[in-house]
Amino acid sequence: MRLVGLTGGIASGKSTVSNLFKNTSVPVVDADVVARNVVQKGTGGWKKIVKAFGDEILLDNGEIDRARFGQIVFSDPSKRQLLNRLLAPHISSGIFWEIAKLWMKGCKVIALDIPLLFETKMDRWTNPVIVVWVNPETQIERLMSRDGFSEEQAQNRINAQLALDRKKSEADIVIDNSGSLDDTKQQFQEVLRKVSEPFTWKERLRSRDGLISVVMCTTVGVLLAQKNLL
Ligand SMILES: CC(C)(COP(=O)(O)OP(=O)(O)OC[C@H]1O[C@@H](n2cnc3c(N)ncnc32)[C@H](O)[C@@H]1O)[C@@H](O)C(=O)NCCC(=O)NCCS
Ligand SMILES: Nc1ncnc2c1ncn2[C@@H]1O[C@H](COP(=O)(O)OP(=O)(O)OP(=O)(O)O)[C@@H](O)[C@H]1O
Repeated sequence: MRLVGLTGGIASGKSTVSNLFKNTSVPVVDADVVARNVVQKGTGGWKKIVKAFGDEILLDNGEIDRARFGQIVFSDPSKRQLLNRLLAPHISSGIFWEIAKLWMKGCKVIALDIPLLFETKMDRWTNPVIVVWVNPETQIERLMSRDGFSEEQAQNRINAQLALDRKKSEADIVIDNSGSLDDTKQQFQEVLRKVSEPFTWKERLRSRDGLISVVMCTTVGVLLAQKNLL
């Protein structure tokens, strides 16, 4: 099994690239979706957050008021770090289960769309790592226009992550998404080529079929050895 890391900065275009995988055989695990699921009303993550931040961050129906809560945590680094600490185990086990389900189905290449891939050091489990990069002016423009943020709100969210240029320097593949969607689609072809390269032995062993083969070969080997010994 090959785990492909897909990351970048906020509004750099991870979901846009992730959507391009939909026309291929590579499924995508989206950490933002996992992060939303683990804070749904009544879950363990939700209880921890309400205990730490109080019920003033809740809507009338008991769900988290994401806009209000986002405003709080992205304008105060200590609160954001507290949130990260509380949710990290829930998000990583959620991602693990999504991978496990795909592994059991026999998927051999899985893309992990994780905004904080480097910050959480999950990049050590992924190869190659794709960084969706965008120039700073375009990033802030797209973020403000998509989410209706002021420049200050957008900058706070950008500052909450490792600098995008630093992520770019750690990448195996960089997609520059500062241009048109067609430009990005063209660069995506290189991603498809790279993720379809032949598997290493380690990757073969990590796949469901590889593991089944190892178990079967070992069983046959043990049975033959026993037969010879009798
Ligand atoms: C604070 C919350 C409620 C705000 O919700 P909102 O709907 O406004 O944003 P959403 O979840 O869609 O995230 C949008 C983007 O913000 C960035 N982001 C989200 N959480 C964080 C964080 N803790 N630190 C830095 N950037 C973050 C990511 O690039 C993400 O793609 C939400 O972002 C949250 O629960 N964050 C903590 C979970 C987390 O770490 N998610 C990232 C998954 S690796
Ligand atoms: N090449 C492009 N040309 C024009 N607009 C784009 C392009 N790529 C992305 N966008 C727009 O920029 C915004 C951010 O893109 P997208 O949602 O894919 O980013 P993201 O990295 O997934 O964001 P987040 O970190 O919040 O999850 C969206 O409104 C999207 O439609």
